[in-house]
Amino acid sequence: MLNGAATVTVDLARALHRHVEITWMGITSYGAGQGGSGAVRLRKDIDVDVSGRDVLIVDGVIDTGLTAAWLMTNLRGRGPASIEFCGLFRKPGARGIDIRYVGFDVPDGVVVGYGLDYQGRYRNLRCCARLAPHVYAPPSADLVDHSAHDALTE
Ligand SMILES: O=P(O)(O)OC[C@H]1O[C@H](OP(=O)(O)OP(=O)(O)O)[C@H](O)[C@@H]1O
Ligand code: HPA
Repeated sequence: MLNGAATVTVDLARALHRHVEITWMGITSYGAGQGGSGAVRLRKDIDVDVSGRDVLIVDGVIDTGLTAAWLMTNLRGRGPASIEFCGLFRKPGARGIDIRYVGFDVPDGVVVGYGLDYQGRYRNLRCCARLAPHVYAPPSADLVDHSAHDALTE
């Protein structure tokens, strides 16, 4: 999976002591959990025929589970010998979905680094981190304590 899974896919492949073939799929999900439409768009298809093959789909984070469910249905329809899903991180909204391999269950929020981005940034961090909530959910103007800010600017 592109792009968030690139780093974990390569590291996982290097840790497997068997022949593997890597191919990439580009998906954009408009997860219903983030106020989106719940639609998935295929941006780039794989260039391998997976019929009769053992397929492991790797993704960096499973958030609403929309992408994982769509991919499993789509690729299962191509007649693989077996198909499983591996997610480095899984958020609470996707716990009900049957995923074979989950690295870490994480709370809601935004995880960045090790391939995962926030608005295109942080993918190149060597570690993973939780983004501070004020970066993606700025407090409403009503709740801002201006006294501290005023103190700093005086
Ligand atoms: O479980 P879901 O709600 O469907 O969300 C998970 C998907 O969202 C992210 O991809 P994104 O669309 O941000 O693209 P990216 O891989 O290029 O970062 C992530 O890498 C998953 O593929
Ligand atoms: N980090 C990066 N991309 C994502 C996330 C996340 O926590 N959730 C859905 N896409």
